[in-house]
Amino acid sequence: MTTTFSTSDICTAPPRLHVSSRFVDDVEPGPGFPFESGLPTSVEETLELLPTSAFSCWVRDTSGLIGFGRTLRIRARGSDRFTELSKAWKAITDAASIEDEVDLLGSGLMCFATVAYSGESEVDSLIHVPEFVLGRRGGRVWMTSIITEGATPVPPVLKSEPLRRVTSATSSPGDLDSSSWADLVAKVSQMLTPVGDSAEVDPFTEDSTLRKIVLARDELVTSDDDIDVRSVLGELNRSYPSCWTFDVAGLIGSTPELLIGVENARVTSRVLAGTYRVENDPTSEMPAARKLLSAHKDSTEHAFAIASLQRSLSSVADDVSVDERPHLLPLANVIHSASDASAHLPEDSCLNALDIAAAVHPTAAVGGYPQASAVAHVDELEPLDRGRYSGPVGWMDDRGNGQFGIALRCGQLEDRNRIRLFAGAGIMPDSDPLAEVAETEAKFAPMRRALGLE
Ligand SMILES: C=C(O[C@@H]1C=C(C(=O)O)C=C[C@H]1O)C(=O)O
Repeated sequence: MTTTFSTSDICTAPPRLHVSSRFVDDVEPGPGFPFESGLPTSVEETLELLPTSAFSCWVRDTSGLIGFGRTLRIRARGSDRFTELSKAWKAITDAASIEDEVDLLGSGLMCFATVAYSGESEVDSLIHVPEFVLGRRGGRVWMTSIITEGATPVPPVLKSEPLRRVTSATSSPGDLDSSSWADLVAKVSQMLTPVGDSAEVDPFTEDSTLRKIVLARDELVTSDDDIDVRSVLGELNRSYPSCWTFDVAGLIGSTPELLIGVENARVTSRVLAGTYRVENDPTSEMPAARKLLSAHKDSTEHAFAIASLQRSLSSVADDVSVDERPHLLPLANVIHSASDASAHLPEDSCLNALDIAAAVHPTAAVGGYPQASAVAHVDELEPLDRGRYSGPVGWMDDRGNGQFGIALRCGQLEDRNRIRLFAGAGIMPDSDPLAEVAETEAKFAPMRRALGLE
């Protein structure tokens, strides 16, 4: 049974969770061995072991965390959604008893979380605590069980069921069709003030002149049969191994952008802004991408994204450093301009990964620049509720560690056979509306392909 709590329910009477993590890759098949037909050796084999719904996932290449069953769910809305969820999680972790023989990133008590982009959203932000977690990192495989005090643990025996590819999907426009969205892009680009060719972007300036706004659009995909989410995740993981493939509360996708990673007080982040659309093959198109992304529009857009992260990360962490020059990140559908950043949490910091995500969200990659003025305009100008698209999605543990991606290249399951896809683009004063439409089409492609549409 799934129980969804408000954050105040949790803070008033935190449930006592019993947590146990143990390796399962050195256990002989027999009583207590969780797999009916041997240890899974790939992400696809692991996905085949899952029930067709009610699971969560955060996987990159061959490492990651897959949760199934539900011990509890916590929801929050509004501008305090981050603080409330974080407080509730701290109450849970304080009350928990944990046995962790694994001691790897993601073992022990953990939760998945997905947070709405805007405080105005009518969509819940959620923490999801699974009953079981299968983890794989550094070639080791473990299982965690998380149960409420008094509940009887029922060790699972997982049976393999082949993934069912989606074959009958069709798509239709969401809140705005592509030509109305192009009109909106044209209107927004007129509202923006360009920076000069040689102007430096100062992260700490108080200048509130509006420079960049990110606009999103949606698309509805419906299938005759239920969507086998496991198959969608398998396709995404295979085609985008360098991205973080996720499913949290039906928000499914594969993001190239790590908002924040925290591991033992070290903070990392990957900032993307500037997009080249791949026509055929990313490798042979790298020179063309380099040329486009080093031109004024995209390089300024990238500078805004870095400045916004530097400013917000400096408010919670020390020694913030960012790559001196962006590098190209080639993916099957697009090539991005990317910069990696790192920082350290001060020794007396009691902030967890969700708190750090809250401090940096929304970056200029999904809101605009400067942050405050851009965000107010996004809420006002976009006809759609972004829900959890472009918000932080990921996981965290009881020690403050965790990883939150920006929920991009994704869709929200609205029913067993219906999913709403989202894609956005950074609008600059010199944006060409049709080129921005084409960019969003390229950003829809990973989900469309995984749903059998392209
Ligand atoms: C908003 C999205 O992507 C963001 C916008 C980018 C851009 O405008 O160049 C690039 C990567 C992301 O930071 C999206 O994928 O929906």
